Amino acid sequence: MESEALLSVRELRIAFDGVEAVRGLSFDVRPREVLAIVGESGAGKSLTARALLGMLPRGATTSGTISPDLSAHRGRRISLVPQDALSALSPVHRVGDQLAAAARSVAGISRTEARARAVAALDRVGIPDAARKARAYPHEYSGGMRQRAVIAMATINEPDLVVADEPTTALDEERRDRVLRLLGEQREAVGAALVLVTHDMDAVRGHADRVLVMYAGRLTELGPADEVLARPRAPYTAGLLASLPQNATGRRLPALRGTPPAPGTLTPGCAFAPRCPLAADACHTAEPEPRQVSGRLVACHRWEELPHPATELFLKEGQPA
Ligand SMILES: Nc1ncnc2c1ncn2[C@@H]1O[C@H](COP(=O)(O)OP(=O)(O)OP(=O)(O)O)[C@@H](O)[C@H]1O
Repeated sequence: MESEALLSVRELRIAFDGVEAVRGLSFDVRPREVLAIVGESGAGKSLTARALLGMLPRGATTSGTISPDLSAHRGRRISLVPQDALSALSPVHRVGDQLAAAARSVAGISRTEARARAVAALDRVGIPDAARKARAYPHEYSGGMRQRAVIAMATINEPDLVVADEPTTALDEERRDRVLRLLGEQREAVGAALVLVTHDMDAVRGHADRVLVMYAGRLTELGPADEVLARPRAPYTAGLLASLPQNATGRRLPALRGTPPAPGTLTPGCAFAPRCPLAADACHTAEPEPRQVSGRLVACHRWEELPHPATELFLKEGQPA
């Protein structure tokens, strides 16, 4: 795997009551890259992201390694942009004070200096009249401005890594792209890497350097985003891409039939096999390990059989709209 990593995750396992939701996941985050983690609901994306932050839910047991452990420096070297911008801000404190507190918590700086940094951070994310808006409360901000303030807070201490957990869920396409652009710009401005958790393949397009596709707690495919999107090598990735609206051919979408297995209900073999149009006998007996395939990692016994484009494979069983 990659040598110059900002952070390396090896054989990460996360379980609740002995049932594994993340099942032996290994990947690197490179300095300054945008790594998107995609997959359907329940794939283990959020748990993986939260493990990086040391913010797993109570009851989770883990094994494997994450090194270095940036979670020991949360707020300084690693920070979170959560799904819900409102919940990230305290309703009873002025936005500028919250940002200043975040700055002061890691740097030995005066209140005045922290306040100046807060205003600068709000200005940097494009909040107009930042000095005045810093004195306002979150409820006086629009939804879009709150989102900007949260991104300002996550980047104020110039962390090495920003983790954004579904930051654009429930946003329309235009707002989603605006938020992703802003996140990308801010990451660039402070020199951080970004781990972007999303179930939305469209969010990966144009916004990520590499993409990690997860299914049932495992790596399915990991590689350069433009290459993976242009030519997926794992049937699951192809299925996710076939589900995109621009691939609609008048037939009903989504293209992937069925739902992912819940943790603890896995049958032997590849977890995707029951939904996979390419599944063969081997797929029902042994779980595929990630292997190097043309500059990326692919965990599929049948990757060589995947046609290109693979869209038809998933759409052919689709019903007329
Ligand atoms: N607090 C918890 N207690 C028990 N099981 C949990 C808990 N959190 C997550 N899980 C299990 O882990 C699985 C993966 O959760 P995770 O939140 O990482 O999924 P995800 O890929 O981020 O999906 P989503 O997009 O729905 O958030 C869940 O489907 C659930 O079975």
